[in-house]
Formats: sequence, structure tokens, C-alpha cells
Amino acid sequence: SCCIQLINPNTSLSMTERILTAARDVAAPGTDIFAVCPEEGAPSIEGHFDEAIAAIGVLQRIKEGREQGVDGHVIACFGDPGLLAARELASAPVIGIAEAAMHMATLVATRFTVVTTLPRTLIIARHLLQQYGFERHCARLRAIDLPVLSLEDGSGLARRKVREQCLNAKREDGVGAIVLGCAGMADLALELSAELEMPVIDGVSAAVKLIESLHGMKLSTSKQGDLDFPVQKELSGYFKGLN
Ligand SMILES: NC(=O)NC1=NC(=O)NC1=O
Repeated sequence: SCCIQLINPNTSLSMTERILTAARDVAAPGTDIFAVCPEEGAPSIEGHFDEAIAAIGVLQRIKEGREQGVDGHVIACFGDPGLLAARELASAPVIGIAEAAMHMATLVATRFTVVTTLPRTLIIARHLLQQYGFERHCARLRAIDLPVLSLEDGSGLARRKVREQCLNAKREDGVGAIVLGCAGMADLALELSAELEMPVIDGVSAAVKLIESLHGMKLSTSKQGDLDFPVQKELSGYFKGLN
């Protein structure tokens, strides 16, 4: 069996619940998944400032998960905030939903488009493409120009905008796959894949399956080199809990 800690780096409980549901829908029978989010922080993550804030909450949850002995951690925000810091702290594998979705897209298509939320977050996806080495594979970055929490407001507007951008991508971008660039879009992947008749990939599902694969291969985060546990030092004040 495999126990996965799903971390929603923002503090919106409704998003945490929806992300957990999407994860459980694809989990293998022997996989247990539970979801957490930071006690304090940003209700949504929409830029460099939000990401810096969110990373601290991610690290606190990673430490707790390690102490609980989880078999893997998912950082369920498209910016993969705190990913490498989390890998230093963790023993088990840590997978971000952006890297997971991008990897899966390269396995089923030669080019993909990313559809994310606010235009100002496009640079964050671009930085990740560079960091992960996927720039050549990504033909286009698109945004629905709505805030992250518009995916939570029940109006259906965000869903319609995601569908619109996916249709544009299919028609214009010459891509074989689409990556959904927000954890809050996780529940849209299956219906859009069916309607568009092409892979529309959600990072939450992709990350869960990658953790299961790593677990099955008995692979954990390497402690050889730069992802070794952090250098021991006295952390003060607010960060005491991270010692
Ligand atoms: N590009 C994004 O929308 N990233 C995200 N912000 C959040 O709060 N959750 C995400 O997945």
C-alpha cells in the first residue's frame, strides 16, 4: 500500500477538498490519500509573492508528513512552490503538479499548450519549463484571465473559459496535448479530453500516479548531494518548528 500526502499550498478549504477528490478518483486500490493545506498563508497563489509565502506552509506540511511516514508528497499548485526545498526536507518523493503534468504530456505528444489562470502567472509556468527542460516541448502558454478562486465560485464561467482556451489551442497551436495549469482545474480534465478528443492533462492526477510509480520502484528523494537534508542550524522564532 501507498500513503500520499496531498498539499494544497493555498488556504482555501474548498479547493483542498476538490483536489483530494480528483486525486482519489485516479488512485490505485492500495493507495491512501489525505489532503492538507497551510494553517496560515494565501487563499490563492497568483504570483511570485504568493509563491514565497506559500512555500513556508508547504515546508511545514512536508515535515509533518515525513514524521507521519508518508510514502510521497504532492505539491498541488501549478507553480510547484517550494519544490526543491521540500525535497531537501523530505525522505519520500515530492512531486509538483506542474512537473507531473508536463512529464505526462511529453509521453503522449510532441508538443503541448499550457492553459492557466491569470496572465501574470504565465511567467511562472515559463520558468518551470526552463527549470524542467521542457521549453522545446511547450508550443504555447495561454491564460483564461480569471483569478484562481473563480474556479471555486460555482458560476461555471471559469470552466467555460478553460474550455474556450483549450479549443483555441487545438485549432491554433499545433499541439497534441494540453496541460491544465491550475490545481483547481483538476476536475475538468476528463470531460475536456473526451470532448476535444485529445489528452487534456491534470497535474494532480499525474502527480499521484508518479508517486505510486516511484513507490513501486522503491525510489525516494535522493539524499546524495544537493537534496540531502538541510544543513543543521538553529532556526529562530517563527521557523523554530522547521528545525
Ligand atoms: N497557476 C495557478 O493557478 N496556480 C495555482 N494557484 C493556486 O492557488 N493553486 C494553483 O494551482
